[in-house]
Amino acid sequence: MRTPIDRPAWRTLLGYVRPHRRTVLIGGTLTLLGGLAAAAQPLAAKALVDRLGTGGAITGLLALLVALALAAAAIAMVGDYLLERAAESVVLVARKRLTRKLLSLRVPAVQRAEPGDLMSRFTSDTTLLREVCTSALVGLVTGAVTTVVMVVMMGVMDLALLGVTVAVLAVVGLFAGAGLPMIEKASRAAQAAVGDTGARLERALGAFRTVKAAGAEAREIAAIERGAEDAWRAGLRSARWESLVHGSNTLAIQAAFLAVLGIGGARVATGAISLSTLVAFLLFLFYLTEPIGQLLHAGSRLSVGLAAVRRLSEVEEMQSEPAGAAHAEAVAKDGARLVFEDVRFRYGPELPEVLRGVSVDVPATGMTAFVGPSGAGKSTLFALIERFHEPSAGRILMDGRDLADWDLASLRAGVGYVEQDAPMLSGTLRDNLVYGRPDATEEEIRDAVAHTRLDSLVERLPEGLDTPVGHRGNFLSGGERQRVALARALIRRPRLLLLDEITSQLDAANEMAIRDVVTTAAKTMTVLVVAHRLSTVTQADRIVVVDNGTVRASGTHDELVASDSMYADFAATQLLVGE
Ligand SMILES: Nc1ncnc2c1ncn2[C@@H]1O[C@H](COP(=O)(O)OP(=O)(O)OP(=O)(O)O)[C@@H](O)[C@H]1O
Repeated sequence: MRTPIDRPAWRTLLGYVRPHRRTVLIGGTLTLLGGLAAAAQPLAAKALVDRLGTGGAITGLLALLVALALAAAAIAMVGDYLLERAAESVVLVARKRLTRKLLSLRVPAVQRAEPGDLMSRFTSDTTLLREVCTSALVGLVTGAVTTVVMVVMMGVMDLALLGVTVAVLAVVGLFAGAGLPMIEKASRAAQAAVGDTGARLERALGAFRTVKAAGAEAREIAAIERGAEDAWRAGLRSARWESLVHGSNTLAIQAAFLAVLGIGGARVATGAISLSTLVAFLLFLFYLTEPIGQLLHAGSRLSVGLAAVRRLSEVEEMQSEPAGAAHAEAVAKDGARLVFEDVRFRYGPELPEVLRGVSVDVPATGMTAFVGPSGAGKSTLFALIERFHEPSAGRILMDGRDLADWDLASLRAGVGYVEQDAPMLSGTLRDNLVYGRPDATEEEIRDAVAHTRLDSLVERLPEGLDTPVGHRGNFLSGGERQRVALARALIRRPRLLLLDEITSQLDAANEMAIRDVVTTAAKTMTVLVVAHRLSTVTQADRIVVVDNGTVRASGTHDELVASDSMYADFAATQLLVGE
């Protein structure tokens, strides 16, 4: 069954095997030799029966038979190990590739995806590649070769009996032809359901307190269980087809056994063939179960694996950020100058414009604040500076150079971004502080901790800086998280500091302290601040009022209070006028 994605799926599949082709080749050859050695046993057995019939000595032949059996087992063992090893390596390659891909994805691509589903592709789908790339591919070749060799040998012995065998193969082929595409379909459905369940579980665990507070446990459990049951049902469908396909082999061979016994017995009676030929033929038939089983197993594993490869290919097709230099190029240390030139942006082709022609000139160093109603597009401006998204029209220039022309790593190396929700990573407080610059010195860490008034927190924590902060920093308070996020950005020593609502959860004393830190930072770097509380931005060198995706006005606090009604309203509501 070919679909348009077939070729890439196969190419991806072979791409995973390529680095281990030598091991697969050696392992496969040994398995094949093991199979052939096993296939030679009926011939030795025939010779043994013939020799018994003529009353000759059988010691040599017996020894040969034993040697063949031992050799077949030993070769198969080594071959098996090599294939297993290659299989593990294939999973490793797939996981490494996926990791690189996932971490290089563009922000919008990840925002559209469900993290839980992406994780299931990493954990579950890659595991399914284990057998596909190695034992299934090898099984396909060895099974086919062994089957052909055996069939030829059987044909040489007696064409009439071969007819029966070919009929058997035809029946098995029919079952396989019908069953394998169904196995693939069911397996895809099962994996998709596992992905959905993962996504649903991640959703519940990611907002665990909200789930509890909303009393939504039962609903979440039911939804996750429904997903798990979908996976189970699809798994059962796949299992039913697999057992049907595999069972057809045993069934057909058993039937053939009886038919060959009957027809062969008659032919022995008429003298058309010797008893030894019949014995050898029956043995061949008996041994044929294995390569055919191998073929069928390979077929079903390939079907399951291709389903997984397709899910991995879907990730491969997601949009990555442009690959840049491995390391950020050395950039200037002074504050960055930033110019927005008629910047327009929408989050999706079907979505309304969020920025509708923003032009702002931000000189190097100093503090520029963006204020405006919720949803006006302030955070979006920051996201564009980090190039998480690209403007749909217009340009943003840093130091006179279009951001699109900057190497991403170099661009971001100069930017310190404190996001609105101050995200933390699980790990210790120190891990979080040095996340943007792992080589920061103890002194730099101490300074940043002191400036952001985190020292009392560090003293309180049982293991100081080395205390774990929990998943997403949930052992810290909202205000502590904001200060850790600011300290993290400062330790990075950026040229451009983007602060998105970083004082929203701070008490008055902390807010004032942070305001001082930011004012000091603005002497050596360019600081852009988004704030709802005007108290944090009155000192700014310039304030830009953003409304509905456009710049409505700009100036100092006093200028704006006098000239812009919206800003004057903000100020009045926040009791700042005349302060
Ligand atoms: N990833 C996204 N996909 C689609 N729309 C988005 C996305 N992020 C933000 N928006 C929309 O873009 C608009 C601007 O959002 P933005 O976060 O820039 O506003 P803001 O001015 O920072 O608001 P606030 O002050 O509430 O933080 C909003 O209407 C928001 O709903």
